[in-house]
Amino acid sequence: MQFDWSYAIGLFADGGVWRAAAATLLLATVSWVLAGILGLGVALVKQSGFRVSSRTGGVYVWFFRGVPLLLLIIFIYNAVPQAIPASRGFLSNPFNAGLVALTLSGSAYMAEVFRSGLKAVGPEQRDAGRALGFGSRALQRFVIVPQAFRIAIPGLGNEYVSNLKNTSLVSVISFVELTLAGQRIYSLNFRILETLTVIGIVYLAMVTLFSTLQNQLEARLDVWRPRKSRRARAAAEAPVAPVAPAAAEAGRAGAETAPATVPAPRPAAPPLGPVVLEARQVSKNLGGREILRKVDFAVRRGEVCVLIGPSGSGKSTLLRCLNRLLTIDAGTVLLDDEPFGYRAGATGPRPEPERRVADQRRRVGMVFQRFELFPHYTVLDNVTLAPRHFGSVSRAQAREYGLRLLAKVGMETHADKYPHQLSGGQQQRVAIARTLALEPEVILFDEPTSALDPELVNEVLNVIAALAAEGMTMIIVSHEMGFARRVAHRVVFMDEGSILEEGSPQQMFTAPTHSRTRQFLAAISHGD
Ligand SMILES: Nc1ncnc2c1ncn2[C@@H]1O[C@H](COP(=O)(O)OP(=O)(O)OP(=O)(O)O)[C@@H](O)[C@H]1O
Repeated sequence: MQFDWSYAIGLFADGGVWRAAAATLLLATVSWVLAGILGLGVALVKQSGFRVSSRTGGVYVWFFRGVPLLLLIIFIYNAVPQAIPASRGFLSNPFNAGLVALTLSGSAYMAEVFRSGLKAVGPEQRDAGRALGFGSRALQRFVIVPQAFRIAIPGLGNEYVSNLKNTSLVSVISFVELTLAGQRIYSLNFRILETLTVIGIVYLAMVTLFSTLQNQLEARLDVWRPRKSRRARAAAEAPVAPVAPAAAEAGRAGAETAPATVPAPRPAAPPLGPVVLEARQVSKNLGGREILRKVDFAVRRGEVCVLIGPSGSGKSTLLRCLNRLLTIDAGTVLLDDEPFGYRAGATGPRPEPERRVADQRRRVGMVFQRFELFPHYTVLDNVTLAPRHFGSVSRAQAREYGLRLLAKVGMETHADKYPHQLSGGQQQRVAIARTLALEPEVILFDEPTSALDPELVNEVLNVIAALAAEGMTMIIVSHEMGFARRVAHRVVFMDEGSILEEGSPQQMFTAPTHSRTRQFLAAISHGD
């Protein structure tokens, strides 16, 4: 049997083939987009943490993945209109019935693709977003979903290609898509080989077109891809408004040459204001253990308080309870004398809804050990994300504001880079600028230098010391005793979930009263 080339080439000019190809493309694309939106919703519902929602999402995925697509198409076209007469007008059209079936079936698969993306975004990123005062919707929109989407793109692309091919099943209800169009042509002339070859080539052309678009999207969203940054150069050349000199100098010193010692900016007799943030009798259990035991702790406006203590003593847990990233089991947390994230209940403190807590949390900034910048945003966007979301500032105003804050930490020339293009010390300085953008009343630092190489530590400590000199209220968990000695107004020693001793750096480092403090300080200095 000879392949009839002239017939095959002529078939490419057949309007019926292209009409069927257009119908196939339309059905595949619209159902894929709808399935993507629905799938994302189902994935978020499944991830929500609420048992009823997660179960409902789970049942949805189980059902629509389990039912064969062919069966679903026939059911929706033939059975549903009988059961629900109101749907007859819509579902009697094979395109509509196919669209519904492909959307439902595809959404179950896409939900799982999205869910793998959502799971890949670590809890630390969620905490960083929550610490900026984002409620759950903003957190999903700005932090989680954009990252999950990037991870999910290859899987979503696969789904599109499957969907395109699955449209052939809709021919069972007489929808004239590409495969059925081919069948109708060769049933008249028996040129099966040539017809199917042409139909196959058209399918491949559609898949190639889609793959090209997918690759372009992936490249566009890939922040790790090396690229020339025109905006970076523009940012470097843009004039930056003057900033508080001490912090700017400290940042710059850190940026260019990390000095061997940290400046001593603390005034001799600090004018401390009223209590800003306070924990009263706070207890917290984790993993069945009591991590915090009736802790009483308060920081005054303008005060720099350094928390020290052995590993596992509960310092980070206390910080996280103070800004309600962790809920407490007993006691109270007060912000400006107001309950922070709780109201009194008969059986103990009752957590406020996340939306209300988010508003309060913006007044308490937090800097994390591992920086937790958002990898899909530039340095400047990391800093301006919260002010742009919460304030009514224009893009230009936010940029100006962000550049000023970056100048404060010596990072304005890196404004248009992505976090992965910076050293650890630089990332931490950006994280500090991001926190400052909230104009918080107090900043919590959770071991801000312990993830850094030793030569990068001072550039971060310089920035924190400069903020201390400006009167910023700070609680700092740190193992940097030299820094604590120079910058802290008060040093607090924690052990086994309790505060054992606190006092001025002079008293704590030269004449600690508690034997456990002496032991700890001796062990630390031996370590040095
Ligand atoms: N989610 C959790 N589940 C169970 N235990 C936890 C959890 N988070 C922390 N812990 C435990 O709580 C204790 C206190 O941890 P925390 O991180 O507050 O200590 P830390 O004083 O900050 O220590 P380090 O200086 O090493 O960071 C540790 O024993 C830790 O293993």
